[in-house]
Amino acid sequence: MSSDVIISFQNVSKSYRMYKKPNDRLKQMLWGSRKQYYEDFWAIKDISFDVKKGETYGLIGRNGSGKSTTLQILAGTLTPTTGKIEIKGKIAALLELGSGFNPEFTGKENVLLNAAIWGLSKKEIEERYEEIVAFAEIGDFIDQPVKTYSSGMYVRLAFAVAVHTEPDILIVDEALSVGDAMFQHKCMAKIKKMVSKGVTLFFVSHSPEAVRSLCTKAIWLENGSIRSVDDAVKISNSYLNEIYLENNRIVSSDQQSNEFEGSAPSTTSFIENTSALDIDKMDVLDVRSIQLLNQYEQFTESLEQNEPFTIKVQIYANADFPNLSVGMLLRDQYGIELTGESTFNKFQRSFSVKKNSLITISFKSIMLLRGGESYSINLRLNQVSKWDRSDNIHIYNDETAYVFKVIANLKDPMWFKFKQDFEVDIDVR
Ligand SMILES: Nc1ncnc2c1ncn2[C@@H]1O[C@H](COP(=O)(O)OP(=O)(O)OP(=O)(O)O)[C@@H](O)[C@H]1O
Repeated sequence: MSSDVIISFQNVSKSYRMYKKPNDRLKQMLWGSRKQYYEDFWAIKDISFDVKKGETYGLIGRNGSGKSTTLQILAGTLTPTTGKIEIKGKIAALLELGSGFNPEFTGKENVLLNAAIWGLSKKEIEERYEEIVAFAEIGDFIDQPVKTYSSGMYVRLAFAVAVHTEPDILIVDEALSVGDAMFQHKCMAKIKKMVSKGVTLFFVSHSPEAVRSLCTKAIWLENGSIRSVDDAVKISNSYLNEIYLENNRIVSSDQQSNEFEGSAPSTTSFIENTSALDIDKMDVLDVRSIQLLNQYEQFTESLEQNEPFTIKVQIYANADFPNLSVGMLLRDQYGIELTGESTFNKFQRSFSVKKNSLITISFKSIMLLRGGESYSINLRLNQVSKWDRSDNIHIYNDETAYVFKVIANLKDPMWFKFKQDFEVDIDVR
């Protein structure tokens, strides 16, 4: 394989023996040399693709299309029937629950054991243990046997270990959906950070939105074969389109083309990315709280669709601070940046604060996002004065400063991510 290819699948297939009757299995054992009592079922057939270092691939497809099989073969937990796989680098796989941890051991024992299996030295394990435990946030359960864990606690710890082993390739499947909303948001942010540092990602999901958010390329599996490999936005749009068409949710016949092109979610938001935070300035500004208020100005963790709300941020200045901008981004549970606002963006200028002042910023709007899902608020503080943001300095970034739910309104279901009010005219002549 060429030097920049890190994962190579060459004509990989996996078959299982399917017996029509239970005792055919026994017959096969006894008289199999004379007659075949099973049929081959191909879970995946002739799968070939190459992934280059640093690429992010999503695997998408219906139930039973072969996603888990492909992933397990990639992770080395399943051997293919035919074909060849080549992998360069260290893999960390977060696959289905139940794999990896010994249920009788405590969380701590499992962390130490797993980290050693992942190839970390004793010193590295000692250095990272606290970080892993802090990321997992399972409290005193770390000293309890893993068999006493809820599935959410289990996946928290498994994810924390996997991402702290510094893999070259990270394989993640839907196991993450077991975690609660707060943890999912945290995981998505962590995965994005790893990807930005050059980790190769292989991500499986039923959700095209999640794939689009995390991956640049995608493989669409259908009945065990590759239907197409392309840009993640294209594939997820085609896939979504097909599902919508099947579910008869698209009314207009002229929308029934096989592909409807969409534009990639913007990766450059008005609040520039936060690669370099200025640590010293973070001491000056103390973010005291971020709260979500409902239409009655009460604190809340859930909003109704179409409900007026306020995001209230309080910051204390320990010293004079010039040219401040406070911004927030709303992300969905897959990490897609949906919308946002900043004081600099709104007023086209920053503001300065005096020592010992308490700054309260309120972002007020109406909740137009789809119910039944959770969202997170990413809070960012910047120091900036020039209109073109050329002197912009990032001083604070909390990826998941607040997580909240929007309650679905069954009387007013939404097919789309957010509701836009349209004036509609009908003219019949
Ligand atoms: N151990 C097995 N024995 C027999 N058939 C299997 C086995 N494992 C998987 N299969 C079959 O192989 C096909 C592909 O399964 P796979 O789990 O890879 O699909 P998937 O795309 O991950 O599905 P899902 O989205 O439901 O998780 C399915 O038809 C499944 O029934």
